[in-house]
Amino acid sequence: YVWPSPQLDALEALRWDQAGVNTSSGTQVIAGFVEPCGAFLGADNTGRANVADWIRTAYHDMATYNVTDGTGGMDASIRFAEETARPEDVGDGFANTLAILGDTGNPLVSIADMLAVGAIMAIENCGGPVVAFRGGRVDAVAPNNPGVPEPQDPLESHIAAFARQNFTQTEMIGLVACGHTFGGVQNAAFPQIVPVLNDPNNTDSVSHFDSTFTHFDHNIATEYISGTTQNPLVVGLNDTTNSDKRIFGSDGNATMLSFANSADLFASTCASLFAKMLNTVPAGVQLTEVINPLPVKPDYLHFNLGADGKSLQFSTQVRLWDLPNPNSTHTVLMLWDDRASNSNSTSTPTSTNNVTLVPSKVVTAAGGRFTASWYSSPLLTLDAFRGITNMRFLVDGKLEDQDGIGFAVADDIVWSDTSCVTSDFNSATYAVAVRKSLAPTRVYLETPGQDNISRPISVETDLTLQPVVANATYNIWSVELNGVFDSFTIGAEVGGVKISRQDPRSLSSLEVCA
Ligand code: HEM
Repeated sequence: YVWPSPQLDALEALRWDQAGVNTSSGTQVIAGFVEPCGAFLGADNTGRANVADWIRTAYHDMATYNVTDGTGGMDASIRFAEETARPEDVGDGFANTLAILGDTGNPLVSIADMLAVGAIMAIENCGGPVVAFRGGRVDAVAPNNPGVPEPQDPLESHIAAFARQNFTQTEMIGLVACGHTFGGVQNAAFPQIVPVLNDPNNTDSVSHFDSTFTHFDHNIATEYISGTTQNPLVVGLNDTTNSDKRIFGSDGNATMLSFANSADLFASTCASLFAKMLNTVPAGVQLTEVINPLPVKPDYLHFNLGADGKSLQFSTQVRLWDLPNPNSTHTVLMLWDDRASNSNSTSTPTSTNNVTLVPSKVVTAAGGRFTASWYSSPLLTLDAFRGITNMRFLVDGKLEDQDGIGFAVADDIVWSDTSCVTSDFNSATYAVAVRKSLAPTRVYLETPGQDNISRPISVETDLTLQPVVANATYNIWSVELNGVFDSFTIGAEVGGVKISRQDPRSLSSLEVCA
């Protein structure tokens, strides 16, 4: 996709900006919760792992899908108490998952998208394959019909349940094996399957599906085929609840044998099946394209209009994906156009304004498979009238301009230096500068919130237009807030359309008022 695009930028950051980065869109950085892979809500030796809860939660959210009428699927309906009270959704893993993934931090990102990215982070950071991610899931407004398979159900019922979810019998075997490479069965949820283990290294008494329950690997299949498995749904004392045994054996073990014989086949099959599971959404929901990392992504654009209204301070960072030799310093030049440069993106780069960016950090994603090298600009002082309209980058001499389009920069709604906080840090004036050419009907501060069914929304606080000198480039809108410690981004309504700018400010980031 072409940058900027508010929703895709936020989803891309959520998906790809991991360890060592705070996403600029405010979306949570999830990877830290599955690092190390045995992490579980800050407690040790429980026998449990966030990775297992997150993957099971995604499956249970999806498993209500009905291919015939298009209801159910990945829509975060698992957050409704009515669903988690059902016997098919026993256990505290769903509540644990939602405590971390239920707050998206950005109204453009649904809880269902967070559940999908959570499952992907768990898989990718803990030995599994890269799973293609599409965004755009829509959060359900009410619980879905029941439909998650249970261990005591007969094989025919499992085949029928997966068919309703749009998975064939072979896909059922695969998806159950792919899921059950993580985690296990807990005593508290299934006392009839797992006894109290009295093990100080497994205080929640979890009987694991394979010997590596915090990691993705094909041990679920090798141990099953070799007959050494301890999987409680295969070798459980009560055969009625041995659902993995019936499912794995339902094609004469052909699928499980192929997985045992090839770790690669298992990984590639799971990559497809997990993606299919996560992309199973209610009819009418249109998912985005697969969100791959942008090779060059500007981020953290930061603006301040000077108190005199004449100078515009600007800085930016740029993320360069998977550079060769990421740890050596690369030459990164930012070129930009303004309202006075008689240039467009096809003009020779040297004819425009330019500045050298400095390396700030190199981080990794997807369990160390990729690197992201961040470079930042100094704080530039621009002429407010000329502003900045478009950026391009020269990376080791190679022009990066999104195939000639450049990276469009909006300097029309920015923070004003007349924003300030009182010396007792109790009251702040938030002032926003809007180019006179824009003429919005409303300008407001945005802060993340939730509606009454916990969907992410943006809470808006209106600003008032202030008088400015006649020849000013920007109008100023402002509001004074007492005792409010939230972090705000800026929004405006122009011709009935809402636009938002990242670049958050909070009381603690403002200058003390003169
Ligand atoms: C017939 C289908 C299935 C049955 C009967 C079944 C049954 C179970 C049971 C009884 C548990 C124990 C839960 C607990 O003690 O909290 C469990 C755990 C788990 N299931 Fe399944 N499952 C099925 C399919 C799947 C699928 C398709 C996936 C994912 C792709 C999956 C992923 C998981 C994971 C990751 C856990 C571990 C949770 C933890 O350790 O906290 N399951 N499953």
